Order: sequence, then C-alpha cells, then structure tokens
Amino acid sequence: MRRSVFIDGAAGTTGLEIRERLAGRAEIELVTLPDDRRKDPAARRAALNDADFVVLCLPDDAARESVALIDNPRTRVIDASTAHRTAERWCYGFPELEPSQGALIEGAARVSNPGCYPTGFLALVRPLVRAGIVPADWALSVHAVSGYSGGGRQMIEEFEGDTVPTAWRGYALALAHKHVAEMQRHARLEHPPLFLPSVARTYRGMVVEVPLPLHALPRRPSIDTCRDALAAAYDGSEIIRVAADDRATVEVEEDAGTDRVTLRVVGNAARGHAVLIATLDNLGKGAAGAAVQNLNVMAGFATTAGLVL
Ligand SMILES: NC(=O)C1=CN([C@@H]2O[C@H](COP(=O)(O)OP(=O)(O)OC[C@H]3O[C@@H](n4cnc5c(N)ncnc54)[C@H](OP(=O)(O)O)[C@@H]3O)[C@@H](O)[C@H]2O)C=CC1
Ligand SMILES: CC(=O)N[C@@H](CCC(=O)OP(=O)(O)O)C(=O)O
Repeated sequence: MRRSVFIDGAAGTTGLEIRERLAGRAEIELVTLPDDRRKDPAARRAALNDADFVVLCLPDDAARESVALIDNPRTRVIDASTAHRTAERWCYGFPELEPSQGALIEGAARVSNPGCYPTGFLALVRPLVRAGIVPADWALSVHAVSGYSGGGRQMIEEFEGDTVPTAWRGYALALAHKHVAEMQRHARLEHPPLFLPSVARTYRGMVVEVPLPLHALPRRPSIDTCRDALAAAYDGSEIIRVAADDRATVEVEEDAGTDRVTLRVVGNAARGHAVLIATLDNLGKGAAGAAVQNLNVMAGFATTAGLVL
C-alpha cells in the first residue's frame, strides 16, 4: 500500500538526506512544504495531520511543537531530534537493540530516532551488558569523533566559511553532553558513561571508541569473547557488521556515505587491554539512514529499502 510521508524540516541537513533516500520510491508519496511556508504553524499542522507518517528533522523545541500539533490518532511519528529519546511512551528506534525491538517499532505510533553517538555506543555496549561481560555498574568511558555535518547547518557554515576554524575540536568538556542520558538508559547502565565527543574537519563520518580493561572485568573476558558476543548479537544483520580484521588503524571516513555500522574489538591480549570501536556515518545510521529504516519497519516495507549498504 502507498503511504504518505511528511518530512518536517526537509530543508535541513538531516531532512534533505531523508528526502533523497525516499524520493522515487513507488510505495511512498513524499510531502514537503514550499520554502515560504515550511515554518508556518498552520501549514505544518495540516501536513502533519494529513500524513500517514511524519519524520521530524527539527531542533528539539520545534519537534515538541510538531508533536503537539498532531490531533488525530492515525499519524505516526519518527522524531530525529533529541526531544523524546528517553521519554516514556516513545519507542526507541533501534531495531537491532534487542531481538524484540523491531516488533515494538513496527507497532509504535511514536518512535524516537537514536542519536548518532549513542548509535555507535549502544551497538558496542548493549550486547556485552546483556551477556554479563560488562557489569551494569561498570564505569565506562567513551570517546568519539564526528564529521562536522553532525552540528547541522550552523556548524557546516562554520567549517565551510572563509576561515577554517580547526582540524579537530574536542567539546562538551563539562562532561554533560545531551547524549549521556540516552546512552546510560538504553545500555542499561547504573552510572552515566564518561563521554568526550569531538568534531573533525571532514563532512560526514564517525568513530566511537570504548576502552575496556579486560583484566579488571569480573569475568576477565578475552578479546575473542567480546567479539563473539557482538557477532552473535548482530548475526544476519545487513546493517551492523562485526569485522574480524586485525587493523592497526581506523579512520573517520570508514563508513561515511553509507547506512552501515562496523564494529571492531581490538587490543593487546597480553596486557588485558581492549578497545571497542564503531564506525558509522553521523548522517547515515546516525540519523537519516536510521529514520528510513524505522519508517520501513513501521510501514511494513523491506527493512533495508532505500538504504546504502
Ligand atoms: N546532523 C546530524 O548528524 C544529526 C542530526 N540529528 C537531529 O536532527 C534534527 C535536525 O538536525 P539537522 O538537520 O542537523 O539541523 P539543521 O539545522 O541542518 O536543520 C534543521 C531544520 O529545521 C528548520 N527549522 C527550525 N525551526 C523550525 C520550525 N519552528 N519549523 C519548521 N522548521 C524549522 C531549520 O530551518 P532554518 O535553517 O531556516 O532555521 C532547518 O531547515 C536535530 O534535532 C538534530 O539534533 C540527529 C542525528 C544526527
Ligand atoms: C558534531 C556535533 O556537534 N554533533 C552534535 C550531535 C549530532 C547528533 O547527531 O545529535 P542528535 O542526534 O542528538 O542531534 C552534538 O554533539 O550536539
């Protein structure tokens, strides 16, 4: 059956990416507002209530406003913003999180798209917590680097302006980034992870790293034990893959331009040191790719339709 999809925020970085992925799909009637009406609440209210599905690609406050404008029980929502990722009554839109998560998303009226950094972090950590390899009360830290499109239009303008600001910038040094609560909740951790993000002078791409002192973990797992647990968790997934290569290097562009996530467990067995590494595209599985995947699941389309794998 053909379904109508309204993208609210279709002129922004994430909205444009979703638009490109949905354009030309026969099963989808794509609705966007003309430029002079895209912020007009009356036009948005009408489009929001007419559509079978809406995808919100807006700042958090505007996303909350859009949800409040929906006054019918039929329209189903995918929110790409941070606004509802830890909210009650919203389904977390990460189909690979648990074997049952896809069915929950399929039946949900309100789905929150995961954040880009949490996507990498959760893909690495949730299966290890579930398997008891990482205790729920473990003190985890996570370092990450993102392409500058992660900061939306304003950061793109900053990095593409006449004066190049920097090659690499660490930020959120007060250790209170907006993604910490989302990471803690959906990894089922007792403590917030210590999270240090950074941005590099490349448009898109992401690396998320979680150091693990294997020798200090209660079960003293091996590198292979961690890798095998991840491989079992994503067995059969076309989107999340576990690499078994012995790479000595990793680059931020590894999965840029795709909707894939690649997971690695690297380390020094003699020292009992390991690092979990996820590479993805902040605009792919970190945003637009995940929104399209969630739409596919909710509408009953082929799960990976329109994705770049
Ligand atoms: N970029 C990324 O990698 C990721 C982004 N996200 C999330 O997706 C959402 C969109 O981010 P992103 O695309 O990067 O941001 P952008 O700033 O590139 O785009 C946001 C869009 O929303 C429009 N907008 C702002 N306020 C309103 C309003 N009241 N009514 C209608 N439109 C409005 C903006 O218009 P104008 O520019 O004219 O103000 C702009 O077109 C955010 O919540 C972000 O957190 C999620 C994952 C990754
Ligand atoms: C480089 C950069 O600034 N990144 C953004 C996160 C982008 C993102 O994906 O976060 P949401 O999904 O929550 O919008 C930041 O750290 O705020």
